[in-house]
Amino acid sequence: MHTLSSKSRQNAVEAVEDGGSNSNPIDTTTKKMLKCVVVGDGAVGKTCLLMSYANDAFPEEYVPTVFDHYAGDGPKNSRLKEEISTARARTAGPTD
Ligand SMILES: Nc1nc2c(ncn2[C@@H]2O[C@H](COP(=O)(O)OP(=O)(O)OP(=O)(O)O)[C@@H](O)[C@H]2O)c(=O)[nH]1
Repeated sequence: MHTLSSKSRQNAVEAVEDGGSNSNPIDTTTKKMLKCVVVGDGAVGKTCLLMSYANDAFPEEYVPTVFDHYAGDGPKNSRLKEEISTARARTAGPTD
């Protein structure tokens, strides 16, 4: 269940009280950590998917992964109201 911080609640209350003219009722200063584990067969593109997402870069060379950990702020054009920090972990595929 999503819960609001006290600052978010205060902003939401102020937005209601002033008739909704407050254009930013949700606290955008709070970062949340979202952890994702990507699972799939070897060489299907898991690393490339995460590298593209985290670094805006696409690795052409295939290097079988033992373990990787990527962190980033997510897509720049995210439509989420709150900033979300993401950390993604991968473990070895069947080739290891
Ligand atoms: N054409 C094309 N090639 C891709 C795509 N995604 C990945 N590849 C290529 O596929 C190969 C394997 O990609 P990886 O992302 O390393 O695969 P992986 O699933 O992480 O593989 P493991 O580390 O073995 O688990 C690389 O040579 C990539 O360049 C894609 O969307 N299109």
